[in-house]
Amino acid sequence: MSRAVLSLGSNLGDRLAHLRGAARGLRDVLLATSGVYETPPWGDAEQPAYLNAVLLVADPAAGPRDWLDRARRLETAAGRRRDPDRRYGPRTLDVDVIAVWGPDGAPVISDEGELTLPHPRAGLRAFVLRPWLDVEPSGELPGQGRLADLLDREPLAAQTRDLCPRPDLRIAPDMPIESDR
Ligand SMILES: Nc1ncnc2c1ncn2[C@@H]1O[C@H](COP(=O)(O)OP(=O)(O)OP(=O)(O)O)[C@@H](O)[C@H]1O
Ligand SMILES: Nc1nc2c(c(=O)[nH]1)N=C(CO)CN2
Repeated sequence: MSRAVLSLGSNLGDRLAHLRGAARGLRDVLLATSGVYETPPWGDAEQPAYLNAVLLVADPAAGPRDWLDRARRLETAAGRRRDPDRRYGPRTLDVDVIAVWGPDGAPVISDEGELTLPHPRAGLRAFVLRPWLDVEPSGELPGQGRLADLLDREPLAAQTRDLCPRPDLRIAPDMPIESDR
């Protein structure tokens, strides 16, 4: 059994359709979806605003690498093209593997370049941690602490102040968002 937190981001084309396409591609393993957040670009200011969301997924048969393979296939299906000159540049769909837990419930830790776990920049990104808090209010970023505590501290607190889910946008209209319950 492996459980994972995946982060979705899109700032090109039909942004909501790209996020929904990813959730649809994961519907067999989907446990929960966050709200949809519109967020200012991080790391490269000269690009349009993103829509971001987080998915909680689980699959008894999946190892960590399977989540990365699924993420890449979803990006390709959304027409993702990589610009080697713009590391944090615009994209139709980004699917990052933020954290993975093994069958014993322990977080997977890996410093391999191909799949670093937890994702090395997750702790710097309110656009990841804030939607994650929707689906796991007492969640923890392995090695760094509780999501709520990380978001309360600067510099994330400043990024988080203006973040709230867009009430008019939902990834899966038929799925409840945890924070609605
Ligand atoms: N946890 C991870 N999730 C997704 N990709 C990862 C992870 N760890 C390492 N990678 C590797 O990072 C490479 C670049 O991924 P990608 O193009 O999605 O980066 P990016 O989205 O531009 O930047 P960032 O990873 O900071 O969001 C991929 O080829 C992938 O193998
Ligand atoms: N707000 C926001 N900014 C980003 C995002 C993202 O998903 N949301 N993804 C990036 C690629 O790593 C770079 N910058």
